[in-house]
Amino acid sequence: MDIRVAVIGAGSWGTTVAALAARNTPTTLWARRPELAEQITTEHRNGDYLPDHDLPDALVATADLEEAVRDCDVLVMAVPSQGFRGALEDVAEHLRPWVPVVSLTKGLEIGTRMRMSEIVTEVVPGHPVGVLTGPNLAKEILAGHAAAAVMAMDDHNVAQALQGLFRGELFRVYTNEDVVGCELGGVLKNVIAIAAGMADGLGAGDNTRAAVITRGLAEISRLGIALGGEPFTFSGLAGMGDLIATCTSTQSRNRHVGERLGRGESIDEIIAAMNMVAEGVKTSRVVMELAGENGCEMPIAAEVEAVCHEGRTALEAYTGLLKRDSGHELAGVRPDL
Ligand SMILES: NC(=O)C1=CN([C@@H]2O[C@H](COP(=O)(O)OP(=O)(O)OC[C@H]3O[C@@H](n4cnc5c(N)ncnc54)[C@H](OP(=O)(O)O)[C@@H]3O)[C@@H](O)[C@H]2O)C=CC1
Ligand SMILES: O=C(CO)COP(=O)(O)O
Repeated sequence: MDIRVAVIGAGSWGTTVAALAARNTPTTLWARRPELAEQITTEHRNGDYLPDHDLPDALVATADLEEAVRDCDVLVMAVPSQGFRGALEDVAEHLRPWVPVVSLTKGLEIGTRMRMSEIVTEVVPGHPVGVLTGPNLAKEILAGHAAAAVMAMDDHNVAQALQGLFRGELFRVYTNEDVVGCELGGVLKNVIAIAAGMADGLGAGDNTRAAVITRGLAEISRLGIALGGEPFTFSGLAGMGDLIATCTSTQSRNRHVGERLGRGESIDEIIAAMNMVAEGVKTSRVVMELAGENGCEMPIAAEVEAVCHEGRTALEAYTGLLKRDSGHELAGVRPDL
C-alpha cells in the first residue's frame, strides 16, 4: 500500500522535498497561498521560489490544510522556524494519531529557544519525530545534481522506513539516531555561513574562508555537544557537510546575507530585498543565549549576532576576531581540554 506524504510549506525546500517524495509515493504539498498551489498542480512549477525548474506531474498542491493532512501517513514540516509552531498547531487538529513528523527546518524558536523537533513533541505529543537534513541546496537538487542527506530519528526502524520515501537515483539518504546533533548541525551552520559570507564581502581570501569554516565547526561542536549531540555527528553530513555547502555556495541565502553585510549594506535593507528566509539572522541571537547558558565560547557566532542585531560592522567583527587570544584548537571539543 502506498504511503501518503504531506509537505507543509511550499517555499524552495518544501517544494523540492515534495518533488523528491512525489517520484516515490503519493505526495501533497500545502501552500498557504491558493494561487501558488494552483500553479504547482496545473503548471508543475513554483514560479515564486523555483521558477527555472519543472516539478513532477504527480505532485499535487493545495491551500486547504485539512485536505493536505487528513489522510497522510507521514507529515513533513517545511515552514521557517518562527512560523513553525503556529503552522503545526493548525495541522494538529487534522493529523491522525502516530503519524511520523519530519522537520526540514533549520532554525531555533525565539523565546523558547526550542529546536523544531522539540516543538513537534510539545504540539503533537506521541508522534515519532525526526529531521531530514544535510548539504542540500534546493535548486541544485532540482537541477539533478547528486546530493546526500540524513534522516535522523531516535527509532532506527522508523528512520529506515522513511529513508526510502525521499531517496532518488541522485539523492542518497543515510540514517542517524542522533536527532539533537543532526538538527543542531543544520541550525548552527547558518550562523557560521553568515560569517563566511561577511569575509567574502570584505574581500578576504580562501584561507580565511577555510579558517572560518573550521573554527566554525569547533563552535558548532562545542554547543552541539553541550546540548546533547553526539560528537561524531558534527563531522557528518548534517555537520561538516552542510557547513561546507552553505559557507561556500553562492546559492546559500545565509552566506548571501553575510556577503552583503561585508560589502557594507545594513541588515534591514538586505532582508527587505529578499523573498526567502535566511534562518541564521534570527537564530544567531538564540544561539548566543544558549552559548551563554551553557558556558560555550562561540566568538564567530557572537560577532555574527552583534552585526545582525547590534549595529556592529562586518569589518569590526573581523578585527575583533583577529585580536582574540588563540589557545588550543580543540578546547571545549576534546573532553580533556
Ligand atoms: N532552500 C534550501 O535549499 C533549504 C532550506 N532549508 C530550510 O528549510 C526551511 C524552509 O526554507 P525554504 O523552503 O527554503 O524557505 P523559503 O523562504 O523559500 O519559503 C518559505 C515558505 O514557508 C512559508 N511560510 C512562511 N511563514 C509561514 C507561516 N507562518 N505559516 C505558513 N507558511 C509559512 C512561505 O509561504 P509564502 O510563500 O506564502 O510566504 C513559503 O512557502 C528553512 O528552515 C530552511 O533553513 C533546509 C535545507 C535546504
Ligand atoms: O540549508 C541549506 C543547505 O543545506 C540552505 O542554506 P540557505 O538557507 O543558506 O540557503
